[in-house]
Amino acid sequence: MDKIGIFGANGRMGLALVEACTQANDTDIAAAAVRSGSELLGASVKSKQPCASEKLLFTDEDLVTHTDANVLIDFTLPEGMKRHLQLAIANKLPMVIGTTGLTPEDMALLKDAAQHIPIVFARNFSVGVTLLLDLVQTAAAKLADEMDIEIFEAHHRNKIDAPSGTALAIGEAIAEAKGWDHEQVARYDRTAIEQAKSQNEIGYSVLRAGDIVGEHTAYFATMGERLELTHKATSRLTFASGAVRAAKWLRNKPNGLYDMQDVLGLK
Ligand SMILES: NC(=O)C1=CN([C@@H]2O[C@H](COP(=O)(O)OP(=O)(O)OC[C@H]3O[C@@H](n4cnc5c(N)ncnc54)[C@H](OP(=O)(O)O)[C@@H]3O)[C@@H](O)[C@H]2O)C=CC1
Ligand SMILES: O=C(O)C1=N[C@H](C(=O)O)C[C@H](O)C1
Repeated sequence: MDKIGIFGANGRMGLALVEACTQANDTDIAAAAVRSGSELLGASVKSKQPCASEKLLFTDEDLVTHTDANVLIDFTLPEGMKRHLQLAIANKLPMVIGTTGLTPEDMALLKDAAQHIPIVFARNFSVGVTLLLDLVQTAAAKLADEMDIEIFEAHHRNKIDAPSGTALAIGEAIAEAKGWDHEQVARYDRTAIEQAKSQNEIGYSVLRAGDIVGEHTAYFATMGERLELTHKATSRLTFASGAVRAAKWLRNKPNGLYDMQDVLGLK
């Protein structure tokens, strides 16, 4: 039986994870964890997520490893994720991580942590985006070099990192297929330069509005035609169900850093 400890359980994704765990077979929520000192400590999760069991209460995140959790899931912010990762390592618990906005230094920490515990890290846990990462690599490798490449993403007004983790994952996948260094070719801001788009450039654009769950398009364009590969998520339950699937897959795996392509057997 999977006994899942959810960090950031009161967040948008935390509450979606409670719903996904409740719907899944052979899955218990060992802890719905919130920050130490949160005013929600001891409150019923049902007050925030109607499908939760009456008995499930918000727990102090520092006590997660005192529960019978056998796998942890983190969708919080980078600072929280790094703290939670230390708890996972100290207690030798596998961890699924969906937090975005990580720096290269945070990524180095993750790689190091994966020598001690098994980790699935994905910037998007949907099946569609996992496949999209493959499709953009095929397009990038097969289309002529003169194709302009741009990535657009749209999210809800409360998202704080930009471009989204998924947009960056798409750009990195394209750069890898082209044999480019992503940081050399990424163009995040055009306001300061007055020049036409150059080749070997991946441009990013971002929209924040209302309650958009998550939309991503990779454009491959040349004179007279344009290919657009788009994914639209319409429910956070999509990401949450993917993360629960990853948690089930991860238990009993050797230490290492895995992604959603590993979970879905697409490698
Ligand atoms: N990989 C994927 O498929 C997806 C990834 N995401 C990513 O998941 C993350 C969370 O998104 P979302 O749920 O919308 O955000 P929310 O702001 O709704 O929730 C964030 C949660 O993290 C907690 N948190 C923040 N900072 C800390 C900290 N330092 N220590 C402990 N807990 C902390 C918050 O607690 P408090 O309320 O007390 O501040 C809250 O519970 C983002 O990085 C987002 O990009 C989102 C969707 C899909
Ligand atoms: O913050 C979100 O909401 C999302 N974040 C992830 C990202 O940064 O790519 C995934 C998804 O698009 C929703």
